[in-house]
Amino acid sequence: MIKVDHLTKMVDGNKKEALRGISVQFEPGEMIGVVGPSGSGKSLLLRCLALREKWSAGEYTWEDKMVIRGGGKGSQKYRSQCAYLEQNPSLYPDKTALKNVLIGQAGQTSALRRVTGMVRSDDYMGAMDELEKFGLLDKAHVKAGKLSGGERQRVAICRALVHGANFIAADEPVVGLDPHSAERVLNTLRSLCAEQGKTVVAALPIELAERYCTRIWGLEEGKLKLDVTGRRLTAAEKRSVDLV
Ligand SMILES: Nc1ncnc2c1ncn2[C@@H]1O[C@H](COP(=O)(O)OP(=O)(O)OP(=O)(O)O)[C@@H](O)[C@H]1O
Repeated sequence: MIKVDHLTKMVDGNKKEALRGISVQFEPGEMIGVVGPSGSGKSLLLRCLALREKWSAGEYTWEDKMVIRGGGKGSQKYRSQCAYLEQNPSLYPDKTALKNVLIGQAGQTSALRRVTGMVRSDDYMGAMDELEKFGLLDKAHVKAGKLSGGERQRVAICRALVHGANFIAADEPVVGLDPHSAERVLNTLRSLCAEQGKTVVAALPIELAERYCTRIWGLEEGKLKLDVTGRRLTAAEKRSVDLV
């Protein structure tokens, strides 16, 4: 079980409480959609859960391990198990999809490895296996700058998995994608949860959260106002997070 206890995040030089005492529990294997109006705190919540942002206060526990106690950012040991997927994944455009998967995300890989591209042969096999699973084998040697938005997003997911992520926070991962590519990315994320027991928390438009997620969280002004199983939300539920 993953437990979030009174997560608080202050911004603007500690003047504004952007996340206000969020407490919630979830299990590996869940795919959680986060909905809420612009500015409600979705990105900050995802970044805090993926240990990319310092918590101002709160406790974070994975199974019985205390990851954050009384605020902070958590250690690198835990951070490396979390991936944060952005709207536009930051891939190296001049390197191939395979190289991007292998060398990892900027800030998570050593400079030597990034510059030299040095990899072990078992890393290579692992990366090719992941690319194949996500229908990207024929793109392995194509430069990332030449891939479509959906392909880039799936390369970023492969990269996260190859580097050991069990928890994936995805910030509007299908924005700007055509419906077919969006469906492919969301099905990929869903199968990671259902088949491999990974945990995904994704900021999504309400109709996609209803369709793909096993659970939906609704945020309003930094508070968790809604926590229901994945299904069509009622008008009252949508109103509770200011989405009608
Ligand atoms: N680094 C920061 N400095 C100051 N204020 C911030 C910072 N990051 C976020 N905020 C504020 O915190 C609130 C929540 O921001 P956040 O980006 O999490 O919202 P969001 O729900 O993801 O919005 P959107 O749907 O528009 O992306 C907003 O009022 C935002 O202005």
